[in-house]
Formats: sequence, structure tokens, C-alpha cells
Amino acid sequence: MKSPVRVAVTGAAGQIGYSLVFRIASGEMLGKDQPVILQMLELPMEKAQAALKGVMMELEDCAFPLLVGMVGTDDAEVAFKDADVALLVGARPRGPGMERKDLLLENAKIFTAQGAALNKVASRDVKVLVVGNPANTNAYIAMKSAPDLNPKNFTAMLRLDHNRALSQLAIKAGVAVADIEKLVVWGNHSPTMYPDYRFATVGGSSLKDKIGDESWNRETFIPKVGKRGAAIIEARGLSSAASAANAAIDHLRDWVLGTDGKWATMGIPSDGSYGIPKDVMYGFPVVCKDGKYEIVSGLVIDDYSREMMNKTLAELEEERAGVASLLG
Ligand SMILES: NC(=O)c1ccc[n+]([C@@H]2O[C@H](COP(=O)([O-])OP(=O)(O)OC[C@H]3O[C@@H](n4cnc5c(N)ncnc54)[C@H](O)[C@@H]3O)[C@@H](O)[C@H]2O)c1
Ligand SMILES: O=C(O)C[C@H](O)C(=O)O
Repeated sequence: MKSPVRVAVTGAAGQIGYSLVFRIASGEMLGKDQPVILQMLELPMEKAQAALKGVMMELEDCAFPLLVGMVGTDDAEVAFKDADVALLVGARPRGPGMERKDLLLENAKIFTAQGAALNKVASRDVKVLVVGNPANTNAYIAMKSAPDLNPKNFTAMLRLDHNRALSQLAIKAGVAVADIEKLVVWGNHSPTMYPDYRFATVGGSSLKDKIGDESWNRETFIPKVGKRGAAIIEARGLSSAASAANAAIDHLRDWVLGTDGKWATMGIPSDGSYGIPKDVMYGFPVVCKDGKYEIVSGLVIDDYSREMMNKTLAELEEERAGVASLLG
């Protein structure tokens, strides 16, 4: 029996949390042979704590063999104590008519405090995924608030965008999602993101050539993926939850267990690759192995792609400037 992994989840009683914690406890994220201890954080308000208690009762009622411990708390230092994995989901979601960046200052304070708590009590190898919006900038804030942890331990969720793009491409090309490889979504988790299938293959040949429709790429595909979150809010009256939880599971599973040479998209602090300034939390194509990610290098960036990558970069830099005063 492997020793248990401590998984912290913030906002565990929220919509995404409710779709997420049961799948973590069932072994879908870290493997069917990996015991887990769930350390769940919720706001100190009575209603949030009562809801968390209810989630924990349901977790108990599932009798998951891999769930060997549970903590429910309103104290970040308790939730993050010795955490090997931390999913930072808890934040205010946007409603109809709002952009993700409207949440910037409101949510920034949460991630400053949580970054500091991770810095203080989490495992030195903790793998952090920020889901709460604006996810890239929140991840940047948490990273900067945890000076004793390796910045590479902090990531932002672009995987939902990656998965959305995969499905749209599969539908357009009439192929199976599972047969598409080498897709990337560059930049920010916002409508400026750049889903890029220039390198994508299906059964080893070019997906771009198979689709052969550049105006669909620019006028339909890119905006559709970029605005999918808003379309879900419009349709459901609530932001995406099950698909977001699913993407979080995919992101961490790939990071921990590896991608077997395949590409995934992760929001990570730039190392300067592709002209993206160091430390900007940006969506890159990565390959994961042995619990580490590496940026896929050597991709040719054409003029249109450069323009798109710069546009999403400019937005991230603007968001970063907007929270600079909080980072001291
Ligand atoms: N990156 C992505 O792809 C993606 C996708 C979907 C949603 N999101 C974002 O995820 C976040 C959560 O969405 P949701 O639909 O689950 O929202 P929700 O309101 O249903 O749940 C959020 C939960 O977090 C809790 N919470 C708020 N502040 C907290 C704090 N400081 N500490 C601990 N818990 C806290 C709330 O009590 C609530 O239970 C939102 O910011 C949303 O915009 C991101
Ligand atoms: O769009 C949102 O506000 C929620 C989430 O980021 C999404 O992409 O579905």
C-alpha cells in the first residue's frame, strides 16, 4: 500500500468542489492505487461550513477505499498543512455580463493569503493548481506570496480551454478526440487565449491540413473556445463546474503521473520561452514526466500567432500591474 497523499481543496463545498472531491477520493486524479487524505477549506461563515460538513458526510457515505482521512476547516494553515497537492478553487465566480478580470481585486486578496499559508505549512514539493478566476493572475499572486517554495510548483488551469478546443476540433474534422495530439492553448484563461492547432495531428497527419479552413479557425474556432465560459454561464445561469472539475483532474493527473510523451496545456510561470517574459503565468504546451513538466520547445511562431500570443500577454501584464500594489 502506498503512503497517502495529502490533497488540499479550497472552496470544497462550492459547485466545482462538489464535482471534484468525490473524483479525487475515488482515485481518478492520482491513480487507483493511491490513498488520499482530503484537506478541505471553506469560508468561516456558518452556511459554508454547514455545506462542507454535508460534503464530508457524503464522502463518508461513499466509503471510498482510497480515502484514508479527511479534514474540514476554515483555516488555510490547517488545510494546507503538509499538503502534497493543493487545488485552489475557492473564489467568487463571475455572473452574467462580468468578465473574469472583474474579479481581479476581489479575489487577489484570497490568493495573497493562501500563497503565504502554503509557504508556511505545505510540503516543499507541493503541486499547486489555481482554478479560481482570474486563474493565471491568481496563480501568479500565490506564487509571489510564497517565496520559499519553487515557483514551478504554481500552475494555473488552462486545461478546460484545451479540452474545449479538442472537442470543437474533433467535431469539425469528424475525428475522435482521443486521436488528436499536439494541441496548445497559449496565454491567459480569458477570451484573449490563443487555441493553436497548427501543430496538431490526427493519426499522425496534420489536423490543420485536414480541416483546411483558415477562416473557420480565425472567425469561429478561436472566439468560440475563448468565449465558451460565457456561453455556459448564459445557458446555465452558473459558471461551468463539472467540466472545470474534470479539467482540474486532467491537469493534476498528467502532472503527477506523466503524459507519456504527449502534449498538454498548463498555465505555468514562463522561463522566457517563446519570448514570453520570465514569471508571467502563461499557457504553454508541456510534456510531463516523473512529476515535472517541460515546455515543448522549438515550435515555429508565425506572424499571426505572434500577434495572438502578444495580445493575451498584454492582458496578463495589465492584470499583473493591477495587483502589483498588493504584492508589496
Ligand atoms: N480556470 C477555469 O477554467 C475555471 C473554470 C470554471 C470556474 N472557474 C472559477 O473557479 C472558481 C470557483 O467556481 P465555483 O463555480 O465552484 O464557485 P462557487 O461559488 O460555487 O464555489 C466557490 C466556493 O469557494 C468558497 N470560497 C470563497 N472564498 C473562499 C476562500 N477564501 N477560502 C475558501 N473557500 C472560499 C465559497 O464559500 C464557495 O463554496 C470561480 O473563481 C470560477 O470563476 C475557473
Ligand atoms: O468563464 C468563467 O467565468 C468560468 C470559467 O472560467 C470558464 O471558463 O468556464
